[in-house]
Amino acid sequence: MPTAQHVALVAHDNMKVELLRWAGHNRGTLSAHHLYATGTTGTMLEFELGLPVHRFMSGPIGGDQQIGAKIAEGVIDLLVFFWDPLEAQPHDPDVRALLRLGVVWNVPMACNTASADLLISSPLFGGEYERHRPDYGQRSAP
Ligand SMILES: O=C(CO)COP(=O)(O)O
Repeated sequence: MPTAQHVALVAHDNMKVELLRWAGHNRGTLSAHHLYATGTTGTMLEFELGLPVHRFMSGPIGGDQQIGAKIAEGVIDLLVFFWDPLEAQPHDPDVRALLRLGVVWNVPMACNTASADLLISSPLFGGEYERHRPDYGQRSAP
């Protein structure tokens, strides 16, 4: 039985249908995990999946930053972030900051359905895999 993971789900408006479809397909797997999302994405996911979702603020007013903070605290195990490659976002600095923190903390990230499919179906997801937390040495001194 895989250990329950903390999964953050985020999608820009033009990508929400794609995320909802993906999440619906993977509802059985997702139901075994703790779900987090930015405001609007989370509301739609709760409705679509009928599963509890810990909702943060809407992305443009701070939700991306709140998820980034959870990544920095070591809470998030997987980030599924369907960002919009065809439309600029008013909060682009926040989007970049979230993606950046995902890399900084070596969090598995999926930004499209193919990657999300592979990550969520991996036997390593919630299994024996011990995710390496980067040690930035002096650069990570508080
Ligand atoms: O803007 C977002 C991610 O950058 C998502 O925010 P919402 O889920 O509130 O639409």
